[in-house]
Amino acid sequence: MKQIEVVAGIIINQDKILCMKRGISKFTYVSQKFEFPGGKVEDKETYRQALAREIREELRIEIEIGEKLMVVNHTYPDFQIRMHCYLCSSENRKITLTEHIESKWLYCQELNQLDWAAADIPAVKRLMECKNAPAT
Ligand SMILES: Nc1nc2c([nH]c(=O)n2[C@@H]2O[C@H](COP(=O)(O)OP(=O)(O)OP(=O)(O)O)[C@@H](O)[C@H]2O)c(=O)[nH]1
Repeated sequence: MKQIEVVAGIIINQDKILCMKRGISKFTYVSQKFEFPGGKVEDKETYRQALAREIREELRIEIEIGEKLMVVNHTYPDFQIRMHCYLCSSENRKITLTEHIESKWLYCQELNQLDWAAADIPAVKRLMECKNAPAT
């Protein structure tokens, strides 16, 4: 089965995390699901270079890439992904949607309100363990 290396950015601005909704895809199990921005690593790129490039392409912003949160291995019906998830920060929330159909900034405790791609569930669960509760 095809194996792909993916990088994903968990972009945080003032305690809120950027969540992106994918458009319609030929693979129904990822079609219109929420995900973290990012994409496939290209030849001769480091994971961090790939992430900075994907974020520039998808959101038209520069981010600060921090520590790696986790690596998720997931098998979909047609391919396997190894997804390297990085905690990132952005100075503002002024993103431009170039590929996705929707974006949301949510507090970590709110992340389970969305319909996530299956590969993202372990990262979402880890993020939901955060301590800083939002001011409600
Ligand atoms: N970027 C991203 N992709 C994810 C996540 N979760 C997840 O299952 N994926 C899957 O990993 C794959 C990443 O491919 P992509 O389509 O985003 O990457 P890309 O922009 O380089 O693709 P392309 O240039 O082939 O269109 C997709 O099949 C996507 O559904 C996630 O949180 N972020």
